[in-house]
Amino acid sequence: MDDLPGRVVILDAGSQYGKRIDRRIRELNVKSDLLPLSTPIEEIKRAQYKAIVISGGPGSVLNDSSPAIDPNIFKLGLPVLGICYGKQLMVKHCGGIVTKKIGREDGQCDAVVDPTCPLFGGLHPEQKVLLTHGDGMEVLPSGFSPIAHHEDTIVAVANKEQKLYGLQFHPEVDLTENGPTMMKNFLFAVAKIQPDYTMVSRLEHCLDHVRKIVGPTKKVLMLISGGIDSTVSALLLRKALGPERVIAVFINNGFMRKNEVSEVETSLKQLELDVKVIHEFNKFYTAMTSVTDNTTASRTGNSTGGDHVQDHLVLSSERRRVTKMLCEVSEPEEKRHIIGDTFVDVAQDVMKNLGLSPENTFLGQGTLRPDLIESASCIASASADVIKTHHNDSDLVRQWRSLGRVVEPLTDFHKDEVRALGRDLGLSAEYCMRHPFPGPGLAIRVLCANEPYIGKDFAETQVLIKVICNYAKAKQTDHALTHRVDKATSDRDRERLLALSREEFMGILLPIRTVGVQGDCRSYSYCAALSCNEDKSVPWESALFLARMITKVCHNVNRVAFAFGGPILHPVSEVTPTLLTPLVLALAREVDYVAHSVLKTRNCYDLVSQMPVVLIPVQFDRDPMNSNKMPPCAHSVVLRPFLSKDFMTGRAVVPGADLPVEVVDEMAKSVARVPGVSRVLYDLTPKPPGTTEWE
Ligand SMILES: Nc1ncnc2c1ncn2[C@@H]1O[C@H](COP(=O)(O)OP(=O)(O)OP(=O)(O)O)[C@@H](O)[C@H]1O
Ligand SMILES: O=c1[nH]c(=O)c2[nH+]cn([C@@H]3O[C@H](COP(=O)(O)O)[C@@H](O)[C@H]3O)c2[nH]1
Ligand SMILES: NC(=O)CC[C@H](N)C(=O)O
Ligand SMILES: [Mg+2]
Repeated sequence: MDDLPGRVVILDAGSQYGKRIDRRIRELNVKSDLLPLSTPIEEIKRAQYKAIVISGGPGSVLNDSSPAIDPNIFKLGLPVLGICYGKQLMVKHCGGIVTKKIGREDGQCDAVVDPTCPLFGGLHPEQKVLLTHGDGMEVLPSGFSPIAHHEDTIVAVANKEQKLYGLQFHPEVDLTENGPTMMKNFLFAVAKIQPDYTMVSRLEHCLDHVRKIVGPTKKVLMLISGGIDSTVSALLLRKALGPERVIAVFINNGFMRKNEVSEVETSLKQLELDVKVIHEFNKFYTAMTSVTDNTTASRTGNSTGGDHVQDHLVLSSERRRVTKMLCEVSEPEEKRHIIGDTFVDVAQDVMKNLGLSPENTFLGQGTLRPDLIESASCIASASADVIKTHHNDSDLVRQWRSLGRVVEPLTDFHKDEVRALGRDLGLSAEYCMRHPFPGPGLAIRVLCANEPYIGKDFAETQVLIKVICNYAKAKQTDHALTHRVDKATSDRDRERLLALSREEFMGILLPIRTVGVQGDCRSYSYCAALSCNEDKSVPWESALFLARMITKVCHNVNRVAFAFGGPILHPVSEVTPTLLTPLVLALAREVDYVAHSVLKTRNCYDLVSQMPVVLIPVQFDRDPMNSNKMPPCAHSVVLRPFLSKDFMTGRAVVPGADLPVEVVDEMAKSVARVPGVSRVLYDLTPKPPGTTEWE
């Protein structure tokens, strides 16, 4: 059944969510094929597709170098659903005008849809949708009419006669709550497709895949972490190949949480997975690798990370350089490249020590689709942006893959699908719902920095944040930057900002950068901190709203956190020099343990999907006027309780609504008592514009 041609073609413009579209369509018993945006129109005609979906992507239609589409695609007479960048292409080629917006929109928003439009049939007019874009529509193409609004902005358009539908929001992700109904309406009410596709059993499909790749005699060295992805992968391998051909290895890289190594060992033994534990802290700590000169975009090439890989180097024309040792590196992508390559290097050592010949041994990993998309693997998409290089998709892993030496049964899966497969394989609900923990572990949850990040835009952004937090006062004095806020926000936003001024929030910009994802692009931008009077309980809903306004107005801020401990009276212009040293890691381990212990003892573990606890190189409350001051030496801690099913999008846990306020307060107080901690913060940012992790 899977060999049948699809009924729908998804043209991929480099979206983070291309596979989600495919999945949504298949779940409705319609097969779809995910093809590059540049697929020739003749090919699309030849395959006799019944409808076209054009995905989002990191490009801008205002930029000539962005991925292009044959404009005739809109004249084929086929129903087309354009999503985000796909919608912008539709608007541009059908005669409308797209321009850059003054305010960005990233995160879940309220939309009002037209229920008389076939795309929204059966839906209530008020909908929660995910928007993540910086470009907007200035002029509607003729023949099109608006079918949804977010406040005063049109966020969906349609030319019903020609069956052309453009959505600025993303119906394929969970943050668009009724996305599945919209997709169903497009397929059945608009495109009139018959649901005739039956999904093959995913379990059988995975087992066949493993047998085909590994063959009848070879073995697999399976890298296992105790997380659900590698556990399910190991169980699949064992079922497909038999236990004697699967060697499970857990690598203690030194960035694990407190007690993690023994806990993982125990839980895997209970599943009768005989796991070998390899302790390699020193190797990781001092590891180096080679990266392309602009590290963040490294896609191919060789590595000097391993002693054994020289024979397999893929020579590259890109300029490469050798990194410093991991314990000396602060740039997050560089840390990731080193860690990813070192995992492979250690695996190679293990193979050698166990007498496993490289020709007859595969490397097994629990890689999921999001790991590949975020790392911009060409397996996942031809034009996605590198958000972050997951350790299991480093340069060395790519080389091994290209040599056909890697087996990864779950590369078509998202986390929620792996959990379902885990249940089918007999894993307990508790095991399946375990919070994910990234392979690079605490190494990426410590924000390293040697110096503050203060760009030319720092001072102005600092003032903008103050204007947003104290909008009523700024309005009175007619501050120049107030106009910027006015232009970037809606009438409703400004009403709420005026009302909020009474709550006396304070906002400052921190001289650090963190990674985010905005409009399908990587961002590495400022983080803002809010605070308010300690006497009253935190007005969380207002804080969340302010956080949204700050990222809407300030495109160079991708994250906002609330700082406990009363008003922040002094600006922060320095950082505590921070690298991955044993002392810093010990602090990160302790605060993670303290926060998670509260979550567990208060029986709240299942209320959140994941809770990174992050160390940032910021010491608050240092009076800048005090001339004989000591350099900063303390760190602050960010709690990031997060809700997500697929981990491609998600939102902050709302204290009082999703998690009891007392539990949040207790976590903050307990962590604040750990020596060396300046303040505790709570991340308010959805994904997008922030990622789940901070780095
Ligand atoms: N400490 C480790 N030792 C060996 N392999 C690891 C380790 N950490 C990660 N890996 C490998 O990297 C893969 C990706 O890690 P990832 O964290 O995404 O998955 P996971 O740990 O299996 O599940 P989860 O996402 O729930 O943490 C794993 O499936 C595993 O193959
Ligand atoms: O195995 C991993 N190796 C990595 O390099 C890595 N980076 C992020 N993560 C996990 O992936 C999910 C999405 O993370 P982000 O929103 O931060 O991108 C979250 O669950 C993260 O914890 C990783 N897992
Ligand atoms: N997610 C997307 O497709 C974003 C499209 C475009 N880059 C924008 O920001 O508007
Ligand atoms: Mg993990």
